[in-house]
Amino acid sequence: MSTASYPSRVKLVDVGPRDGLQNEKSPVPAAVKIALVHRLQDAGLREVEVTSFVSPKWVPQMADNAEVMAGIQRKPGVRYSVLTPNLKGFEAALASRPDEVVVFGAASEAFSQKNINCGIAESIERFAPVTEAARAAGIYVRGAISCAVGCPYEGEVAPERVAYVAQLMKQIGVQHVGVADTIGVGTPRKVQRAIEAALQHYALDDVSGHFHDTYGQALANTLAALELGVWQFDTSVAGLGGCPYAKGATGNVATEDVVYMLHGMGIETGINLDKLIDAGVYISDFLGRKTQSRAATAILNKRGG
Ligand SMILES: CC(C)(COP(=O)([O-])OP(=O)([O-])OC[C@H]1O[C@@H](n2cnc3c(N)ncnc32)[C@H](O)[C@@H]1OP(=O)([O-])[O-])[C@@H](O)C(=O)NCCC(=O)NCCSC(=O)C[C@@](C)(O)CC(=O)[O-]
Repeated sequence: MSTASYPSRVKLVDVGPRDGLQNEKSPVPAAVKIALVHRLQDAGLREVEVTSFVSPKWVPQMADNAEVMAGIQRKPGVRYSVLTPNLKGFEAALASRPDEVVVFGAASEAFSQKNINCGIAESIERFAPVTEAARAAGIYVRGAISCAVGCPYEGEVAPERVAYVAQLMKQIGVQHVGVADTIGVGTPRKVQRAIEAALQHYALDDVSGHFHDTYGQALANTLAALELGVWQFDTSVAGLGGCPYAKGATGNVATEDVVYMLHGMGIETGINLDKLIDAGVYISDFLGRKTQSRAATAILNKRGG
């Protein structure tokens, strides 16, 4: 018999509009991104990661960041977050009034270099003024630790590397860290070790999980994180996504699959699964492909007949 006790409520951050769409080769119009955010908030999502203020040469799909942020009809109680890797990005984001900014580092030197064009130590030097300026402006600062279990360039990543980056982020005032399995190679025990490493420097309420589903492990990894008491997760509607600097990596765990699992376990999310599935259908239809969510597929098949 299981002895695990799980949180009674979980917060999901839908990263679909940002992480989900950043790697799309054909341009997705700002109006479609805005409509997706509206559908997600109408489905009950209380936080959406909307876009990133990064170089348009590196990630052309996010070049419409300000337009997308400006087009959103904000819903009270919903938080809108954006990625800001440096002060230039933060200053550009400020006019868009994000509730939260995300600085994104990595537990692997090689990935840090490929993703943000600097090593770990330099990345922290770039994040420090962002964190200071954001906090002075009353904006919450989240940190992402990519490649927390494995790296496309360095292979397996030791939990000590996660603890090291978490400590550096804590020292500069980053308020929350997300433990990210960027390429989805993690399995439950490894993911737990990575989270425990982050917990050496952050309280449980300030740590979240961000699991890609490349190897089909993301739902199991989510459950493993829940067992540790983690109650905040990044997920992506329809399982959209992939990282431009992690070849072959698929999207995050589908929000629909996580919601289906959590509701089945009696854990509240505040999300209406049917409306969420409709949001997934909307964006999947636009992209001309099927949803990656197994729960959505099953429910859509049932709806169909
Ligand atoms: C980080 C930089 C900007 C550094 O890029 P850099 O080349 O080191 O920056 P630089 O300061 O040398 O400047 C070079 C050029 O970039 C411009 N620039 C400089 N900064 C900005 C900015 N903020 N916004 C717009 N433009 C910028 C700057 O103005 C200059 O323009 P130029 O003079 O050549 O015309 C670059 O490497 C970059 O944009 N990388 C893309 C990173 C990215 O978006 N990766 C995907 C998101 S992370 C992710 O998906 C992982 C995550 C978070 O989901 C968790 C997980 O699963 O692991």
